[in-house]
Amino acid sequence: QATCSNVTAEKTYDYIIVGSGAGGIPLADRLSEAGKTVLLIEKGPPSTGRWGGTMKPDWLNGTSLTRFDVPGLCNQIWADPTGVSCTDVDQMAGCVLGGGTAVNAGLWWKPHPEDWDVNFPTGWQSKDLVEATGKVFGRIPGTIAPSVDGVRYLSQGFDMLGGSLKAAGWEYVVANNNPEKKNRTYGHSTFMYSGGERGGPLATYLVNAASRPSFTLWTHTIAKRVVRTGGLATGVEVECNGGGHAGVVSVTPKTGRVILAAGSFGSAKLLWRSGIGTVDQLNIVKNSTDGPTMISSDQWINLPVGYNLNDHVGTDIEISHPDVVFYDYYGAWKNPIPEDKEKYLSARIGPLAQAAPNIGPIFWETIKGADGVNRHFHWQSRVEGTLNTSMTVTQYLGTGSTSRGRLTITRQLNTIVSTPPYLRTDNDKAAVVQSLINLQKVLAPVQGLSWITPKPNVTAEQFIASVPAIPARRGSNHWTGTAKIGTDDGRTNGTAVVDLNTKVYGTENLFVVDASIFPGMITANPSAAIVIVSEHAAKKILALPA
Ligand SMILES: Cc1cc2nc3c(=O)[nH]c(=O)nc-3n(C[C@H](O)[C@H](O)[C@H](O)COP(=O)(O)OP(=O)(O)OC[C@H]3O[C@@H](n4cnc5c(N)ncnc54)[C@H](O)[C@@H]3O)c2cc1C
Repeated sequence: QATCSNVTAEKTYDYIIVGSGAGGIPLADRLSEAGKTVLLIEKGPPSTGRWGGTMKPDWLNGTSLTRFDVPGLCNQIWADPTGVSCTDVDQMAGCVLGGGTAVNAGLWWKPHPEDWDVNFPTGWQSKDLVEATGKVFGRIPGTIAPSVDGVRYLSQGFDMLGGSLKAAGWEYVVANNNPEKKNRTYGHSTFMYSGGERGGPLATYLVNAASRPSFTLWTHTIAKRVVRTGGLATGVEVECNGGGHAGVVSVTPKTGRVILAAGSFGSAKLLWRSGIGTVDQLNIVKNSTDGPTMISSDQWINLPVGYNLNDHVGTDIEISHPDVVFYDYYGAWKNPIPEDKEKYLSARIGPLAQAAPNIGPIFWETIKGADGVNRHFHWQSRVEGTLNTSMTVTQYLGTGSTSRGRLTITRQLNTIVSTPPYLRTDNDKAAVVQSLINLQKVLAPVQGLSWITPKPNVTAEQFIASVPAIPARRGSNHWTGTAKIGTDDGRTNGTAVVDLNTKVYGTENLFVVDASIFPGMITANPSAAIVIVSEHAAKKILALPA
């Protein structure tokens, strides 16, 4: 799709959605299902084979599969992100059709009730989200055995670590059958994979949307800004990105709506470029190449966009044990083991049907802080590290964390994490230390196990203090929070950017529906929760009077 088409003025849409990630795709389906005309705008190229994606290693030539389809190739994004990752962000994010749901490792979790009840406002509590959760997991149930023969390959790491947790009294759970059991429990990871391929929103919601004539998808098209008169959005200015569309595309006069679902970085950036945010950030945009077309300052809407930035606080530890067997998923890009390649291509079975780099077990603990707050820990193991017998286990601090950071924009119109959101409160730090001490106790009796990081002579306190609280060392790629949902209107000293219907304060028909609206971090990897939020938001938006 190398040609760039000019937008035709006559064609308008009831809904223009910007961004085809976890937030955008479900909306496209639900709004078109309701009989609305919907345009979904994605800046990147197609990803999975179903949508015409072409990026693949040689061994997939002649198949319909791309690098995005094969679970065992998901970590290639770290080896070669060219043409896949966003270039206007100082963190890793997927800028292809599907956004994060095209590039991620597919971990797929039914949220703990406290994820909603602790973090979200009225109308967004766990009881309110039962229906949306049912719809999401009805459509994308997830699996703990992604290889279609039901066999879990290379389970030595799981067996060693899971066995150690079991011996210490932790309970095995099938996590999505018991989402509330997140204290001293462990289990296999759940993945959104289906039929040995990526699956998820791209293989379900988007397929449904695309079957309707009322739905239009533009890839290779960058939304530059929302065109608005006061609080009324009339359309979106778009630019070609190696193909795609250019010009101003309009919403249906009087009733049309614009929904930003460009992710925690992309939606914040679009708000700023549309004159919505704090004055310091809007002045940066004003002084950039956007200056001449930016909405005049008397129409700026002052909202705390970019504040409340959040991510799981990640802390990596590394252990080794003689039973653990490394599988070279990175090597499988160029030279997959012939037998495994054959098994995958012919029947979608074997190690390549599993997420690289052999993820699991996942285990959970809840720790109450001196401030009375329950902090949820999600530990995610993978078989890789400095030795062939290593496992790296990342401790994520989620629900209950009280630290927040800030996203800002540069004159080159790149978004940057200017205040990292990690370990900014003493109670967060204390809980992270305690959770590590608890794991050290669990693993102390395990025969043959050695600690690589932290070294045995380093205390948990010393270790946690020694790891810088910066994205390069603590980052989890689970960015949320830059356009918080809430009742406290940010125009009048509140913290919220969108109201309980996800509508941007001070506007009549502009919405944000993606990870940006999350007020606080949740327990586990967030994509399923974002899809649930999108389902719930679709219902609320459709219920609004025209
Ligand atoms: C490497 C990696 C691994 C991850 N692993 C997991 C995992 O295993 N499980 C899990 O649950 N979560 C995982 N995550 C996180 C998860 O994928 C994200 O939290 C989620 O996708 C965010 O959803 P979103 O809708 O907010 O944004 P995104 O999914 O990022 O979607 C935003 C979309 O908007 C597009 N866009 C942005 N700006 C514009 C613009 N101006 N014009 C047009 N389009 C635009 C982007 O290209 C993108 O497609 C991972 C993330 C990464 C980066």
